[in-house]
Amino acid sequence: MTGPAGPAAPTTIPVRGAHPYDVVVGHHLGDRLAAMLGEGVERVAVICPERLEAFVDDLVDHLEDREVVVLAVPDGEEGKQAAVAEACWEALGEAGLTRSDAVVTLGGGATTDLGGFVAATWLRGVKVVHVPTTLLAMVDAAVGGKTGINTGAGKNLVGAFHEPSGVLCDLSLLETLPREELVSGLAEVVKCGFIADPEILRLVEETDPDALVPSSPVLRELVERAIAVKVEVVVADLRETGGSGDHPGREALNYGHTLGHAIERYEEYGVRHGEAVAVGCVFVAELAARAGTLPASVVERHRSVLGRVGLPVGYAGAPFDDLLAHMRVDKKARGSQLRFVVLDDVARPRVLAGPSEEDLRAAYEALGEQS
Ligand SMILES: NC(=O)c1ccc[n+]([C@@H]2O[C@H](COP(=O)([O-])OP(=O)(O)OC[C@H]3O[C@@H](n4cnc5c(N)ncnc54)[C@H](O)[C@@H]3O)[C@@H](O)[C@H]2O)c1
Ligand SMILES: O=C(O)C(=O)C[C@@H](O)[C@H](O)[C@H](O)COP(=O)(O)O
Ligand SMILES: [Zn+2]
Repeated sequence: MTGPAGPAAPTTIPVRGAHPYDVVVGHHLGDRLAAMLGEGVERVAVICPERLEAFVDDLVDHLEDREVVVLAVPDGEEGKQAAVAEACWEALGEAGLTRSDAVVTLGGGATTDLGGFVAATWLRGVKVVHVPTTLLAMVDAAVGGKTGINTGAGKNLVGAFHEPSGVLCDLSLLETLPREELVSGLAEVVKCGFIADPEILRLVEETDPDALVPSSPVLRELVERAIAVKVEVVVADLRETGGSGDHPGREALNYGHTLGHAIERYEEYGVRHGEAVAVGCVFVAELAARAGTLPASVVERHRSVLGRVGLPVGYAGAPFDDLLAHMRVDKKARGSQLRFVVLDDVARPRVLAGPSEEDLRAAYEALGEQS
């Protein structure tokens, strides 16, 4: 007789770019950390928010005889600040972290962004391995080498492309993640469904959202599919210099982010990234219906899929002019021209450059009608 099946064996998703690395998805993956760090690493700096320090001991056990220094950083967006990066640089100096040593980040996307940026800049770049602890960081932030911090003017305005040497997506770490944080991560998963993989949308539409828990095989399939979408895009266009033909290249991953980041900034980061991105996706769907060719049924599908998992699909919390000012610092903008990633259909992203202010306002007003 066989007992209930345990979690499936880990899945390795190779990222075959100029600096190849693996993203491993599974349960209880700590024993893979040492191999991911590779030979010659004597010192490891673990960058982690204070509130997640309970996870650190377990991780450190897997670092064997390496010298470990733990850098406790502020949680969430509080950590994505120049002053925090500077404090990390000072701590790395005190620890004597050399070019043959490594940084490990342990936390959500804010921590992998900050820690990745510190690793990118310390000694002009040292090895980093990400151990994401939120769904959002597993499917998105820890993969693909975008790192960064915020400035007074807006989100992620300072940063570097610095690919990790590996990413460990240990789904067991999600057991303690608050439900609303898991839901926030689903926004980036659904985004990947709209820009590239309709099977993601089908899975979300056919699964009871309450069944999307860390041990669920469907959640794991969603995680692996979203990572696969991201990996395919970043391997083709790591530095976001452009795609081929009509495809926007890496900018496609920015679907929903132009308004999303503006809302985060306006709300002084009191709204979760995934929640803002969900609203931003509905906004660009409305925009594409007005300024492009997106059928109304696909706009409605945005509301139904995102709403089904508990994400916001409406927003009227800011004057449009304030959001417009914040959107002007979006990295896709060129001079005074705003550029948005829109869809012509599911899995058919393209860039819409310079939509009229009338269309932008109408799309924003449509968000208020539904909230
Ligand atoms: N670099 C990229 O490609 C990329 C992609 C997507 C998002 N991001 C960035 O990621 C950030 C959002 O990431 P996030 O949603 O993970 O937010 P986050 O890092 O702020 O984490 C959310 C909250 O969850 C808590 N938490 C994390 N893991 C936990 C666990 N296992 N158990 C209990 N609590 C836990 C954190 O302490 C925090 O309070 C944003 O700054 C966004 O800009 C970057
Ligand atoms: O990896 C990318 O490229 C993305 O755009 C993924 C986004 O989900 C992510 O939020 C990213 O940090 C946004 O990048 P930014 O260049 O707009 O700051
Ligand atoms: Zn994002």
